[in-house]
Amino acid sequence: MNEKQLAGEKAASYVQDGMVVGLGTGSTVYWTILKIAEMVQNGLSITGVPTSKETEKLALEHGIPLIALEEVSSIDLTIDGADELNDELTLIKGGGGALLREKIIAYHSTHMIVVADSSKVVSDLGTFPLPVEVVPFGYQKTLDVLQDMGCEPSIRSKNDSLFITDNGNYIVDCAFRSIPYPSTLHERINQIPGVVDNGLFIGYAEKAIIGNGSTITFLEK
Ligand SMILES: O=C(CO)[C@H](O)[C@H](O)COP(=O)(O)O
Repeated sequence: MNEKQLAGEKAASYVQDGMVVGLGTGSTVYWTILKIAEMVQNGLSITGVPTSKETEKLALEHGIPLIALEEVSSIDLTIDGADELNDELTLIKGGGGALLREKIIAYHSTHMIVVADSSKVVSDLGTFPLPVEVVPFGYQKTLDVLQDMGCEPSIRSKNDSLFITDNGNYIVDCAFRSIPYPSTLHERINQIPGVVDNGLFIGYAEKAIIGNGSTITFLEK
């Protein structure tokens, strides 16, 4: 079993009967979703809130009942992946382009668990370019301001076209190389008109389940 599968499947053991569960996006939480689907087939009663169209499709294909965020008072537990995380459980997310819905769902969740392989754990954030979701209008200007903040920005593309998020926006990947002050950077980026949100997740996750070789390690706040 690889590290992603180990971490992803372990996280499913935190899901309990009757919960509303935020279902993250990506190749690690994929394993969580498959495991939850198996548990549902064996009688577990949960409702999922998907963080992306991709996850919605996966969950429905595997028989997990879903509900819209608007229809729940809160989410008991969200399980999601990360592109980088440090020992304070500050995360960089958005490698899959789902950062906005992921953050909205994390915000409305009582608990959040992160699942990742060992390569995602870093002492200094920022080697992974920070994804920033921007509205299409005037995006080149928004990109210029991001560059002035000290990063090398590049507009994300897919199959020779600009990548479009589930919300109809673009993603600018900002190579900062190092992010020593995540809270300050988070605030500064989100103040730029045209920016919808960025992939820094600060203060959401309380536990990380990391696949490490053939074992699992935990990071907790
Ligand atoms: O933030 C994300 C999607 O927007 C993913 O959770 C993140 O990219 C990690 O993905 P993976 O588990 O495939 O490495």
